[in-house]
Amino acid sequence: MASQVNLAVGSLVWVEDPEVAWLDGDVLEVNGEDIKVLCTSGTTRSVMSEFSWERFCRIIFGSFVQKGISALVEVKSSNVYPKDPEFPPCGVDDMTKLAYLHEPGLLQNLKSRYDVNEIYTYTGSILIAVNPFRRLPHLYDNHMMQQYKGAALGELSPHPFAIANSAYRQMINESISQSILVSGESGAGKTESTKMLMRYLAHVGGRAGGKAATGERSVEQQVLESNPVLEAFGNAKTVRNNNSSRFGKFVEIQFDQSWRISGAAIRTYLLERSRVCQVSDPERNYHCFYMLCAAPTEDIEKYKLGNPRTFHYLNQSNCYELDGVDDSKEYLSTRKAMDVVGISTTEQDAIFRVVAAVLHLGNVEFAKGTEIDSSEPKDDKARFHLKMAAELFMCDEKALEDSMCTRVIVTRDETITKCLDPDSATLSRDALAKIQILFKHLLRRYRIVDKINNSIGQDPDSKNLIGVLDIYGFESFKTNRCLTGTLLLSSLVKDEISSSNFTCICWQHITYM
Ligand SMILES: Nc1ncnc2c1ncn2[C@@H]1O[C@H](COP(=O)(O)OP(=O)(O)OP(=O)(O)O)[C@@H](O)[C@H]1O
Repeated sequence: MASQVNLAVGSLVWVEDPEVAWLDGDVLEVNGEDIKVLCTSGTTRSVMSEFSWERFCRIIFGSFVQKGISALVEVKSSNVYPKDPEFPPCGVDDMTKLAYLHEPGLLQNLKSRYDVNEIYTYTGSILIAVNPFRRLPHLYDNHMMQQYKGAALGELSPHPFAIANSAYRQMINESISQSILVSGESGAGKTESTKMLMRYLAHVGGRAGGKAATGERSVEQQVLESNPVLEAFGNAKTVRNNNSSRFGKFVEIQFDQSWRISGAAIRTYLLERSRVCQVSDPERNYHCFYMLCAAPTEDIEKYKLGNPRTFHYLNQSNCYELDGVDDSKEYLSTRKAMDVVGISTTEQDAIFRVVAAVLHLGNVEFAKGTEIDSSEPKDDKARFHLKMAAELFMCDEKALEDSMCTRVIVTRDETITKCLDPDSATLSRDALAKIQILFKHLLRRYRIVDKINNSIGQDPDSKNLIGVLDIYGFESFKTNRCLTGTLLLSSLVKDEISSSNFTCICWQHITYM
């Protein structure tokens, strides 16, 4: 809701617009709650108007009204936000310097800065990054890292290096581990920002024992090298990002007593399970499925795979290929990356067997069985895929069929086996596929993440660490807005209180659900 302001003729205000989010304009008339605003551009409709916008335009502007020309709109005063007449053309580097902290004000600031190639802006100790969608190498070179070394937060332009530097300094000064949270919508640039943070920490923390000097790979390099393995099983194409991480990642950089990097670990969580069985245009399922379908012939024969268009879990979407990506090459490089992190060929085969089995499982369709409310594989095709899935899972075919077509209920006195109808059997099949592909099985049973961590090297004696949490990107703007809003607010309030001399304020911890 807009803040309550005293509006007078001539006041500068922001009005919400369905197409361009916010339009600025001058108040022309104030009539109690109703006001008229002359907006400088856009196609804003009168919020209060009963008659159509087209008619309204004809009345006010004759036939000349079109996008880009001033428009008069009628709105309730509670629906407009004040605009700062003294807002600097290039914006401000910290949102807390703005005269008004509301959505149009924040967006105007970000846009003004983006227009002059400033993609980073502070809000107190929070850094807001706007994805530039183009490489800006000058922002991230060694010279830049050197500049931020030792500089206090806010002394230089907003930058991820400043955040990493602040975490590093705070860890040293207070001997307390630190965390950096990276959050945003899918495609916002979280993974890129995480890489910048790690690069800086590797720069200032240089690995203990001078490994970098002896030509060994830095922690940052090793963490990045493990990416292809995690991405194969946990990344997919979404509407906004061709290589979207569909799981959360916590990268832990461990430090020794001289504050040099002594190890690192990756923890993964919250894989998006539903994608395994449900995918819609123009998205794709997890990369590993398409890679395996494009594997060399001997692997394709081994796993009885073929064209991805023939598998139900993949053909719900018409998107099979990614621009500039060759899945057959990706398959080979994933295998190579698995070698590098110490996953043996036998383990790799077992992992890809599960991936192939899940594809076959998805093609097992069910029809009504002979008993009431029972089900069975629909036809020979369904039986073939069931047989293949069982072979690849290395389990008994009948047991696999029963696990989908029946439900076992265990009571105190007896065990009851209940038949499931075709719809329920299909749901069981999908649940099984999700569990199999879920990291529980692939990443835990085959300990992919453990292997990666062993290969990077962990320091069990490390007392201090800096954790970088890359929170999973949601497509729901509302959800992210809520989460980000809560974080911004709590951080600002905390900053304010800690920088003041309030001694009488009692904090009560609230757990956010
Ligand atoms: N700082 C940056 N400089 C240049 N390009 C960037 C930057 N940040 C993001 N990009 C571009 O945007 C793309 C998407 O960014 P990224 O993969 O980091 O998003 P994400 O927030 O991790 O998305 P998801 O949650 O879907 O995994 C990158 O592949 C890159 O092309």
